[in-house]
Amino acid sequence: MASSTAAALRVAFPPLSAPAAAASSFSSSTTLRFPLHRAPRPLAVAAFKKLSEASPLPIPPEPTQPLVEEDALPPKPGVYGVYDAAGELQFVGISRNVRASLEGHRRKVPADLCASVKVAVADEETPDRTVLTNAWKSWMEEHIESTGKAPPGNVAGNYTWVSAPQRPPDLRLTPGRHVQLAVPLEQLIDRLVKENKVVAFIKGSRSAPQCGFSQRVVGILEAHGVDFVTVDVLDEEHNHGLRDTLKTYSNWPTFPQVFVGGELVGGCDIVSSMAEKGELSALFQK
Ligand SMILES: N[C@@H](CCC(=O)N[C@@H](CS)C(=O)NCC(=O)O)C(=O)O
Ligand code: FES
Repeated sequence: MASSTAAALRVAFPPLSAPAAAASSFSSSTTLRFPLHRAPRPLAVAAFKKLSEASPLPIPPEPTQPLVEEDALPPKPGVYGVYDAAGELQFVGISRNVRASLEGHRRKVPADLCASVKVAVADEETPDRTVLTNAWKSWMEEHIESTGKAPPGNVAGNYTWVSAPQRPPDLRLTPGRHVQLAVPLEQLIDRLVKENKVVAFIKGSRSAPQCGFSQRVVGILEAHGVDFVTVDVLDEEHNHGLRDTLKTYSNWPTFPQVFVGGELVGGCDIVSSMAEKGELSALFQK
């Protein structure tokens, strides 16, 4: 920890679970940056105890054994950190009902990863999502500052504690090559990019891109939590001729191609550079 450079860790934002769906959804991931030579910037989390101030509560190993009483682990909104049997922090989560979320985790996660929990509940009955997210960031930063690493369950791509994202299927321009098109392909492209706010034309499918450039763009859009659809230009059965026609339509010779509000934004280089400059959020909020 002697370095004075800022360190960055890629972590996944935890789902803000509703009681019945504890740990069942997934949101975006973020990079937590923290200077190693000084304490993290204080966030607006005055209502929450710090991680180091909260006392660990034991979690009985059998899911059928009751959790500690509700006074200690209330069915309320808050932030929680789960420790394994060796006392290592494994996961920090936020929830509208921390008790229900804990019940969900102990049914899904091996008991030795779920040995004790620290909890801090909100003063308000229905805190804003930002209040809970800030509490989560504060606990994460406190832990990273003292150990130099994120809890393993919060590292992006680890689906022990949260479910993997459900990716929407790729859009298809036609039902198949056997169907005679009533309108030109350009018109189908035009309709598709105008009816869907953000469209990425990629090589391969969203869940399995066939090229590093397409994979990178999908990754960036997902990491920014963008609601977007994909179209596979290599799918000759459902998008026959798209690879050539789109180049003429957009006057852009390569893939991926990202459209926002019917306009071409660019390919991998442009999207990557906008992401690095922090320009993507404004673009997608338009
Ligand atoms: N610099 C480009 C990289 C993408 C690229 O070079 N794509 C090539 C190889 S995947 C391509 O689409 N070539 C035309 C084709 O395959 O039809 C960008 O920023 O998107
Ligand atoms: S398919 Fe080879 S670089 Fe994209």
